[in-house]
Amino acid sequence: MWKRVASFSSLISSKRSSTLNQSMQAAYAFKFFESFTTETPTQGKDGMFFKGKTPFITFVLGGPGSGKGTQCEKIVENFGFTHLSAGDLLRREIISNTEYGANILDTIKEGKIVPSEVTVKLIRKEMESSDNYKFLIDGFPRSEENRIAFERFTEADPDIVLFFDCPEEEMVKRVLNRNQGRVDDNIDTIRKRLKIFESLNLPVVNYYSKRGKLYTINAVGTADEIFEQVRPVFAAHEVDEMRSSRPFGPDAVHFRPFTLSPRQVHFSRRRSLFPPFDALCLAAVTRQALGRRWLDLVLSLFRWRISVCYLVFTKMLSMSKLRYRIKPVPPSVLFTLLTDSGNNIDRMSRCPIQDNRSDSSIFFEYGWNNLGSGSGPI
Ligand SMILES: Nc1ncnc2c1ncn2[C@@H]1O[C@H](COP(=O)(O)OP(=O)(O)O)[C@@H](O)[C@H]1O
Ligand SMILES: Nc1ccn([C@@H]2O[C@H](COP(=O)(O)OP(=O)(O)O)[C@@H](O)[C@H]2O)c(=O)n1
Repeated sequence: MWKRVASFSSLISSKRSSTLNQSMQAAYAFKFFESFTTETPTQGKDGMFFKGKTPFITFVLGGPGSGKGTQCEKIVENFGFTHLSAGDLLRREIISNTEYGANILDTIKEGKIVPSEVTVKLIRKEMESSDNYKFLIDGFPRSEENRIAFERFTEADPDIVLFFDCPEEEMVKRVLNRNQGRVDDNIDTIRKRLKIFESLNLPVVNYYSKRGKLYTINAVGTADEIFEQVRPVFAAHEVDEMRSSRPFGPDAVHFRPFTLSPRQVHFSRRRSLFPPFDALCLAAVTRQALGRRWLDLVLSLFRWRISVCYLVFTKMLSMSKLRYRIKPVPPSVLFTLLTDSGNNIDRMSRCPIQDNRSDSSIFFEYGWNNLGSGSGPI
């Protein structure tokens, strides 16, 4: 995570840009605006832009001083996101003395928006070099132009859009008290930034609202109180993600590809083959319980899903008054259960919200450790 550090300030507020002569300024300006427009957008394909990862993207919107950065820190701590602040990335360009640094500095001083291609390129670079797949993109998109450029250059869409709604006077007060020595945290620039925010933010908010992705947070209160509004948004998505990566269950085929890792997508694709086999699977398990040894072979062919059915049915039958002769679970079945779906079962046993569907309650009841130690449901 890029920190908003006061050490930026001396460099940011330096007069470096004023030392550039007029012609150099013009050349820089030309390069600054032209270089990106001629670039061919990189395709956002798996294995290229995201190295095969499916990103989970959150845009964090809100006026200057609405508390975006403060809440992002809490989201990172609690939900393991990587925080990319557009403003911080731009300020880093200034202190790194890159060829566009001076132009970025001038734009920020004026409270204006840096050309989208510059910001998107910086964000994309950070995403590409990250090992994480969950990103909080803070202070972006600030305009429709920002939004469109992101779509064009990354071919990615946000999963969640948070909007911190804060009254203007509260924002002014907070920015003036921020005390990080930023060149734009003065009353004149704040007023300009607020004007620009008011005129450009609404279309972006409306766009995501129409698509059902917008979560508006009342940004008045203590940071902890505000986070209590933010937490459920991510908690709900986390559970959703766990459910969508479940290795079985009635809604197993309704997976959401953008929340799944390639391994999970692989599971999901395989999963879609399973419903037609369910009846066969259950019949096979029942007959196995009745003593048809040849069905052991069928069981081992269908791997973990049939293994789970086997475990459930043998447990049910052993508890029933019919007293069928129950065979022990074949080693091949236990092996596939332990190795193939281990990760998913482990994730479910850590799920904070109890799921009332029967398949996962089996694992809440017996737990992965019990299965692993051989003292589970059998
Ligand atoms: N809920 C809050 N109440 C009071 N001050 C806050 C609150 N949240 C953040 N701040 C303070 O307001 C200033 C701006 O917050 P920050 O997170 O940097 O906003 P943004 O990233 O939206 O510009 C910081 O000094 C921060 O400590
Ligand atoms: N998407 C963005 C984000 C920030 N910026 C610039 O960076 C400045 C600081 O943005 P920031 O997000 O760090 O600051 P706050 O608005 O959160 O206080 C903005 O006023 C813009 O000049 C931009 O041009 N485009």
